[in-house]
Amino acid sequence: MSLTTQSGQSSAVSNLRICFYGAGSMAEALVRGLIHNNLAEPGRISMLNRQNADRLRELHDRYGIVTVQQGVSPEDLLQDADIVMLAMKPKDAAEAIAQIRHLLRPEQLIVSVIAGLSIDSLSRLIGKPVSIVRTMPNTSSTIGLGVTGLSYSAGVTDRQRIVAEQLFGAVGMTVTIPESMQDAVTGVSGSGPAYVYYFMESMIAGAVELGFDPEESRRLVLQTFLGAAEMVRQTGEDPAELRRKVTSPNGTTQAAIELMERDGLKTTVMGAVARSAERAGEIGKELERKINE
Ligand SMILES: NC(=O)C1=CN([C@@H]2O[C@H](COP(=O)(O)OP(=O)(O)OC[C@H]3O[C@@H](n4cnc5c(N)ncnc54)[C@H](O)[C@@H]3O)[C@@H](O)[C@H]2O)C=CC1
Ligand SMILES: O=C(O)[C@@H]1CCC=N1
Repeated sequence: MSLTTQSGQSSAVSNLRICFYGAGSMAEALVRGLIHNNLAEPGRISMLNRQNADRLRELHDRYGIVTVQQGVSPEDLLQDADIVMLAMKPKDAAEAIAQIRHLLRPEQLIVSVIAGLSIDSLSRLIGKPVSIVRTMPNTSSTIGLGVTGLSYSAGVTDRQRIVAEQLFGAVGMTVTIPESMQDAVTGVSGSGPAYVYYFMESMIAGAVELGFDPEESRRLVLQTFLGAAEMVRQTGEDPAELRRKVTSPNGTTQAAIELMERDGLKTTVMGAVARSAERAGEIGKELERKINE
C-alpha cells in the first residue's frame, strides 16, 4: 500500500520501518499520530521496552503495531528498522543505548526524543558514525497538534531531513532549530502542555468553588480554552490585544487580572518556562558526566 500525507503528497516515510525503543507516553503519542494520520502502516512500526510485556500487548491490541510478542526478537526489530526512535527517560538512556549499539547500522536514521541528551553525547553512546536527529516533540502529537523542534547531526542527508520532517509533520508542526535551542524549545512547547493543563485544573477548581459540579466546570473551562486558542489562531491578533477586548474598565476581568498581576503570575509562568529549559540543560550535563565516567 502506498501511503499519502494529509495534503495528498506521497510520503518519504511510508516504505520505511520504524522501531520505537521505549514504549511510554511519548512513543504512544507519536505512534497514534502516525497511524491516525495515515503516514505509517502499523505493520511497519515496532516497539520495544525494557520489561513490561503487558504494556507491549496493550499497544499491539490498540494499534496493531509489531512487538516481540509477534514472534520476532528485539534484535530483528532493531536491525530491520530504517528509523530507530529512542524514547526512554534520560536516566535510562545510557544503559539502554549500550544494550543496542552493536545492532545499529550507519544507514539507519537515529531519532531521539530524549530531553537534554545532546547529539554529541548520543553519538558517543552509540560509538560509531550514524545520522542523528535530536527532537523535542510534545504529547499533543497524539491528536496531530504537536510541536516538534528538530536538530540534525552533521551527517544527516537531505533525504533523511525530509523523512524526519514528514514523520513529525504528520503529527503537528515542526521547527528546525540550532541544537543550542533544544533546551529552550523543551521549556516552551515540550513541557508546555502541562502548564496549560495546570491552568485548566486551577480554573476547574475555581469553578467548583463557585458552585458548578466538576463535569460542568470541565465543560465550561474546556470550551473557554478552545475558544481562546482559536481566537488567537483565527484572528491573528496579539493575545494581549484580545485580552484587552475582554477587559472592561473597572469591570470583572480587570479585577481578576489585577489579582494575577499582584501575585506575580506572569513572572511565575516566565520563570517556569526558563526553569524547564534550565532543567533540560542540567539533565544534559548529568548525562555527559555519566558518559565521561
Ligand atoms: N512525555 C512528554 O511529554 C515528553 C517526553 N519526552 C521525552 O521522551 C522520553 C520518554 O518520555 P515518556 O514517554 O514520558 O516516558 P515513559 O516513562 O512514559 O516511557 C519510557 C519508556 O522507556 C522504557 N525503557 C526504560 N528503560 C529502557 C531500556 N533500558 N530499554 C528499553 N526501554 C526502556 C520504559 O519501559 C518505558 O516504556 C523522555 O526522554 C522524555 O524526555 C519528550 C517530549 C515530551
Ligand atoms: O518532563 C520531561 O522531562 C519531559 C520532557 C518534556 C516534557 N516531558
